[in-house]
Amino acid sequence: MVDTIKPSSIPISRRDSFNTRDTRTRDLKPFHSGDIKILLLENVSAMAVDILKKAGYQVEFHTKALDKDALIEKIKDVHAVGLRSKTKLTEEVLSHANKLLTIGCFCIGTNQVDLSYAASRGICVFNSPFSNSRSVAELIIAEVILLARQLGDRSREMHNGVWNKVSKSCYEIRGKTLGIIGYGHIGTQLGVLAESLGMHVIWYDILPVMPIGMSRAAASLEEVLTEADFVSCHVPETPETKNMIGKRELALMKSGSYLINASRGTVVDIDALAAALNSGHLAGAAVDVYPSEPLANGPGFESPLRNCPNTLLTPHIGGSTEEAQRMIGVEVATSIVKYINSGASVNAVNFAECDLRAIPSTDLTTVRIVNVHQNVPGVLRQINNILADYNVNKQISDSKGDVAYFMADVTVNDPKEINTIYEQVTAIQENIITRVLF
Ligand SMILES: NC(=O)C1=CN([C@@H]2O[C@H](COP(=O)(O)OP(=O)(O)OC[C@H]3O[C@@H](n4cnc5c(N)ncnc54)[C@H](O)[C@@H]3O)[C@@H](O)[C@H]2O)C=CC1
Ligand SMILES: O=C(O)C(=O)COP(=O)(O)O
Repeated sequence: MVDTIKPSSIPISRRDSFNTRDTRTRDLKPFHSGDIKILLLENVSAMAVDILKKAGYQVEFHTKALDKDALIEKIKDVHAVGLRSKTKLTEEVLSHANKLLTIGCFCIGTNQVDLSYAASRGICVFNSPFSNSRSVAELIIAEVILLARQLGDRSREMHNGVWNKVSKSCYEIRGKTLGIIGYGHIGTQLGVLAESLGMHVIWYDILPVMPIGMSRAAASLEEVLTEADFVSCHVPETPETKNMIGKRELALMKSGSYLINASRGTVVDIDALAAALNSGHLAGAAVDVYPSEPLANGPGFESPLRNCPNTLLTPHIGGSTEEAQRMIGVEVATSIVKYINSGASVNAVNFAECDLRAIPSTDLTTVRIVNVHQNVPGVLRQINNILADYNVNKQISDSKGDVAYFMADVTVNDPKEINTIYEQVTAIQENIITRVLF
């Protein structure tokens, strides 16, 4: 049995005043908001900081990612962590999280977090599934044109004082074929934008997805690679996508074609790409993500791609626009507040999604039991045996993999009963985390 939430770590202090509380100030929390500590890393939006501070929480804000040791030290004492793509929340780091309830990935990708280990510890992870999709799609369109016109090289030459007016191997993008690998939120947006500029679009995805506009699904990755003038990768980081574009795949691409990767650095074999560029087989590439990325801004970036011909290198800025960061900040911070305050796991990536209607502020006798447990037979029977003597107004339960999530609104007659319920549910062998919210 793992129990990371003890009454001492989240004080259930309001229970003593249960009968005397003023209905106008009723709060769905068994803790003082001011006791909740949030660690925000990687310069997440000020909108997020605002929402979390307005919720009354203590917010510690950092502009950079932390290295493993610093992270281990900080994570011991916080109830929520907010991060972007660089902070690695591995099993080792998370094993030091004594109070952690939730993790907010203020981005799309969640590969930087060990999602199943987090779930096994009762830590609910949220992300923002599409708030920066448009920003990435616009960047890719810009890169398609920049590559076709060799603008990166021309600009660099001019900055170095070299006038080099050429039209050889510079093209319009109208009528060219864009091949999209991973036709999800970003891939579909990109396809629409590319067609509006007169491109043909083909794509490959492991899921059967509806083609948008005039785009066409390819039967295989190889079909995209051999037919497209521009290939752009938009898959998540998974074991299957690791090095999915390597020496063989690059050789299959048309001579004089271009590769773009703004997905994850592990998707493309960087050495093989550098070789394809330097040999002239590829006419150019744009790369936004790398197998290893610096934790903070500054000099010292190294890559085999540096100084390859017609190669645009950007520091993982696909989703870095004011619009995207604001939307992400609001979405993820709101999910964190809802989860901490009311148990709602809607939009969670590693938990079953559950919610219950709000308890009216005039209702002083209903409390909410929120429980994460191992998904094995017999646990719901044990919980409902404990609740059998109470009026259960509403309950919901769902599971994802090895972990199940349960919420119930229960009427109690005496504040002392809250403690009894908490202790009995916590004592169930398969309990991971139990909270009583009121
Ligand atoms: N450079 C940047 O700043 C950003 C990078 N990203 C990256 O882009 C990725 C894609 O983002 P979205 O389009 O929002 O994700 P999404 O989940 O909407 O789409 C991904 C698509 O890839 C497909 N897919 C998965 N494995 C595949 C495989 N082996 N072969 C072919 N298709 C496969 C999925 O079925 C899905 O349709 C994210 O996972 C993230 O890593 C996302 C936002 C910003
Ligand atoms: O949303 C994503 O997955 C991204 O890659 C963007 O990452 P970032 O928030 O810029 O670190």
